[in-house]
This record gives sequence, C-alpha cells and structure tokens, in this order.
Amino acid sequence: MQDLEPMTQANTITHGFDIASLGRGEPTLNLEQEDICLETKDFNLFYGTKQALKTINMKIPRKRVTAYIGPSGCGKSTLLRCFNRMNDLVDSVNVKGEVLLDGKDIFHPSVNVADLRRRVGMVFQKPNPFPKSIYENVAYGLRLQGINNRRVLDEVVEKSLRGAALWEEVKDRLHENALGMSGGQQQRLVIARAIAIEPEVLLLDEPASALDPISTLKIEELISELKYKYTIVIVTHNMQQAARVSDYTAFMYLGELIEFGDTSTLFTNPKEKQTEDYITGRYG
Ligand SMILES: Nc1ncnc2c1ncn2[C@@H]1O[C@H](COP(=O)(O)OP(=O)(O)OP(=O)(O)O)[C@@H](O)[C@H]1O
Repeated sequence: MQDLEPMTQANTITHGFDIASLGRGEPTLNLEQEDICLETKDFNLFYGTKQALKTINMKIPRKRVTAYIGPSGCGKSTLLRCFNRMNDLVDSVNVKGEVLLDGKDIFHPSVNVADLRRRVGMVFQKPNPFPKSIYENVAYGLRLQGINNRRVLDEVVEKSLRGAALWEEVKDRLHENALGMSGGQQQRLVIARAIAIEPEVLLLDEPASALDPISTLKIEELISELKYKYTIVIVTHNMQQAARVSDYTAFMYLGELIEFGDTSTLFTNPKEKQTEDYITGRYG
C-alpha cells in the first residue's frame, strides 16, 4: 500500500472536509503579523449568576474572516453579540474584562453605543428586512443619519446592492416590497443594508442556516468577497462552512476559548484534544 500523503492524512482526520478549499489559496496566515481589529482581554460574561464566557483572550485580525465553532450553548453567539454590545439589551448581563475595537474598550462609559453599532454591523440567522421597498431597506441607515439627497442615496443603494451581489437580480424592482424576495435574496439585502453605512466589522450569526444550499453558496461566495473590505466574524454550526469561508477559526466549549488559529491548521492539525474530538464528530 502506498504511503499516505500529508493531505490524505489530513482528510482522514477531518472526515471528508475538502481540505483543498481551506484557506482559498491564501498565502500562509500568521496571526502575529496581522493588523488586529478586535481584541478581548480577560473577558467574562454572566447571565445573572450563570457564567457564559470565561476569561476569553483573543485577537481578531482586520479584513479577514474569523469563524466561531463549537457545540450548542458554548457561548459563540453570546461572544459575537458582545462585539457590538447587543447583550446590553439583556437585563441580567454583567461583563468583566475588555473588548477593544481598534485598541479602545467598547465597554468604556464614554462609548456611544449607537456609534459602535454603526461601526460594527450585525446580520442574524433569520433574514429581517423591514416591510419597506428594497431601495428603502438599503437607504435606511443613511436616512437615519439625516441623509436624504436622492443622488447620494441612489449611489449608495446601487453600490451596496452590488457589494452584496444582489444588484443584477433586483435593479428593475427596487421599489417593490422586500418581503416579496426569496429568503436568500432577503439575507443578501440585509447584508447590503449593513454595508450601506460602511461599517468596519460585520458580525454574521449563522447567516446561512435558514437558507437552501444554493443561497448558502451565494452567501459564502459573498463573504469571501466582502472580507477584502470588512473584518468579518461569523458564528456557524456548520464546520464545512467554517472551513470553506474562514481564514481563522476559534473553537469554544462550555464558555471557554479552547483553541484559536488559522483555519487550515485548526482543522488539519488541532493542538487540543477537545478540538480534534469536535471536528472529527466525537461530540457536539
Ligand atoms: N438571554 C439569555 N439569558 C440567559 N442565558 C442565556 C441567554 N442567552 C444565552 N444564554 C445561555 O448562555 C450560554 C451560551 O449561549 P449561546 O447562545 O451564546 O451559545 P451558542 O454557542 O451560540 O449556542 P447555539 O449554537 O445553540 O446558538 C447557554 O448556556 C445559554 O443558555
């Protein structure tokens, strides 16, 4: 029998992941050399007395895709929601430690949360367009900022819809209600709405889990395009998806960050036994 080549060995570890797609031909990634956009320092979060995040320390690189994986309830969405302080909306939440955006603590009392959410946009699992026209959905954030100049709005709407790979499909029906679009189109519309106000970071909480395989593929292709302009942080239950779209992957378990590294290494050569058990399907 022929010796196993390294790639084949890797495939046996990851149960059929398409290793060839990992990293998408990027040169080898090195976190030490990345420009850091977000950083957590000894970050803890409690829902009442229950601790959901335990001393999380990690650096999220700019203009890369960072994915969070881990079993249900491990804290992925909770951590994602901290990056634009969505958890502020939950009464019982208490945090300890820091989350730095461009080096500044987003929990500092001087931080204006509305400004923070303009810089850090979020897209949820279920597409949530407003019951307005396609055009007005995308223009919404600008109108909130008091921008009503038609020429400016037209430009931003077109640019954002192109950026979300939706323009060609909707350019002739911009004034139709967004609720008449397919689920996959609605999710791309919500992404267009998010990028219309030019955030630095896009948080994606299982953005494709409610979509069919073709729409999922479109969202994944879109993520690979958007990362050239935005820092993207994605939570996904789907390990193949994390392997396909992300540059870096973080594995969480019971509120702890177990391992974080470039996606290719994490999936083919995990350092921690718990990571290996999870990606090989031994639990989760
Ligand atoms: N609003 C809340 N109030 C109280 N506890 C919460 C709240 N939201 C989440 N939790 C708890 O915090 C822990 C982490 O939940 P979280 O939703 O962040 O996990 P997750 O890894 O994203 O899970 P899933 O993959 O199922 O979405 C869980 O034990 C969950 O029950």
